Amino acid sequence: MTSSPSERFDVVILGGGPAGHACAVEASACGRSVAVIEASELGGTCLNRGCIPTKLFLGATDCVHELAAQAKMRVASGSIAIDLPALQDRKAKMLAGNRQAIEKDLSARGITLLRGRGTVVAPGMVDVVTAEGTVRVEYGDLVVATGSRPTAFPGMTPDGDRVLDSDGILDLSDVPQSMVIVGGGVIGLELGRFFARLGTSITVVEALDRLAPWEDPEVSKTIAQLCKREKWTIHTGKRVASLVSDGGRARLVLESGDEILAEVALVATGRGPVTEGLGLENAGCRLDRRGFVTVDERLRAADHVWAVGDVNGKAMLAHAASHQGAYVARCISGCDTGNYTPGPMPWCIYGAPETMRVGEMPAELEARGLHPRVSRAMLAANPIAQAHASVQGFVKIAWVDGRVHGVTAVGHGVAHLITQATIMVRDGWTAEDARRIIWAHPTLDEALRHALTADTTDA
Ligand SMILES: Cc1cc2nc3c(=O)[nH]c(=O)nc-3n(C[C@H](O)[C@H](O)[C@H](O)COP(=O)(O)OP(=O)(O)OC[C@H]3O[C@@H](n4cnc5c(N)ncnc54)[C@H](O)[C@@H]3O)c2cc1C
Ligand SMILES: NC(=O)c1ccc[n+]([C@@H]2O[C@H](COP(=O)([O-])OP(=O)(O)OC[C@H]3O[C@@H](n4cnc5c(N)ncnc54)[C@H](O)[C@@H]3O)[C@@H](O)[C@H]2O)c1
Repeated sequence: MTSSPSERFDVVILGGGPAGHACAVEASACGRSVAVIEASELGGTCLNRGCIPTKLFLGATDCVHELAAQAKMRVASGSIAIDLPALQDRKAKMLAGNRQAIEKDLSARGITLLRGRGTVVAPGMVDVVTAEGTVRVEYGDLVVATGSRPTAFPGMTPDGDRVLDSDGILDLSDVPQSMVIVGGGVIGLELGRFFARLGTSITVVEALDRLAPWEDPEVSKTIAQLCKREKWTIHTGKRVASLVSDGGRARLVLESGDEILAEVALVATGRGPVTEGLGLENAGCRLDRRGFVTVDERLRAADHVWAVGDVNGKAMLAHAASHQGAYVARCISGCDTGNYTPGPMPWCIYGAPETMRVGEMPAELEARGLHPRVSRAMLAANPIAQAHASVQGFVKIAWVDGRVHGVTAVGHGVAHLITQATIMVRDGWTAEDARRIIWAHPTLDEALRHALTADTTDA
């Protein structure tokens, strides 16, 4: 039962994360009336439980890693104490400030914010359950931007006690002595690095045969070498039979029967879409077998319904979400009539070592029947990597017919190279292109130049 007459907007957006926010800003700039419905907190996963708190945690503890690296060179000694409760306070204040900034931005642009859970009740109509009652809104176009949440396999469901997902781990105020992480993917690695810097002993169980299994195999190998150097215990190719809280500890049993006990467990085995109970079937949308909203080449889910960001499962990254949100706003406004062609997608893993990747690496190029060649530059020869006493790692380029098709790197600070690499892949640079520009010296960027101008070999 709605408590007030319905209001109509050209564009109604379900979800105020990066996808919804970017869509709202662009649609309003194109002159549309826009409402954003947010059930929880503005900024979505990215601001509240994802990109921003994890990078705050890593940034605040970089000094621990840097000191350890310099201590190995015998030029520094001592220790750094990280105050986790103080860091949690800083996180809370920083996130609140960012949420406020988003709210002010929406208001300054004349975008209506409805706080509550939205459900599609019929084509063109959404009910929003707010603290004051249910409000009905009508839409010209609906944009579904409800994002994702952690997923877990049966037998290892986070219970909020000793077995946690990334949401729970990010709120810890006590440093655990030990942590077992299920999933050696991006969340497992980034959060493992943070807690390792606080002194937590880390064990990772990864089902596939290497850490970060979607990365170039040489990158995975370097990640594993560096984690082992930091005393991580790594089990790859191992499957978990059960993981439960038991007597104040997390008890993990592998299918082999081996048992791992830790103070806390982090389940980081991937994320799934938030689509349940949205009434999307009432708008004519279809879901795939994993629950992601099916979209066409223009990110349309049904007539006058679009799905952007994590919820369509195309690329579960904040920059992909906001890029899709802005594109759909332009489609709705008639400013973009082409298919969605995002170009090469940049990927990074943060902490130490960082990784970056854009375009296609040899395995993908070979799978397409192409004959890639590769070139490399080792960070050991780079003066910035040397200065930071972090020389492990490399930049690797995949070439087809003399043009750059993919770039990856692992090592100190390499995520900073991602935008240059994205432009190189998008524009299909040749080695000559690299010679034509002046590269500042000394920079990490020079590792990219050395890789671009190095001799190529078979992949
Ligand atoms: C630990 C972690 C670290 C990450 N680090 C990075 C990173 O470094 N770089 C990167 O690119 N990506 C990172 N990501 C991924 C990134 O957070 C997501 O890709 C991004 O947030 C997706 O944006 P979105 O707008 O699609 O969805 P979300 O950010 O999930 O936002 C969806 C919003 O919809 C709201 N909502 C859901 N249902 C309803 C409803 N019925 N009514 C109203 N509102 C609703 C939710 O409350 C939420 O606010 C990270 C994720 C995690 C978990
Ligand atoms: N830096 C970033 O851009 C960033 C950071 C964090 C999260 N994210 C986004 O969040 C998404 C989710 O991150 P994630 O780390 O949860 O997923 P992921 O897909 O990155 O990694 C999950 C890992 O868990 C492994 N796994 C799956 N089931 C398992 C099982 N039963 N036992 C052991 N291992 C198992 C997988 O093989 C994989 O290596 C990412 O795909 C990414 O899109 C991005």
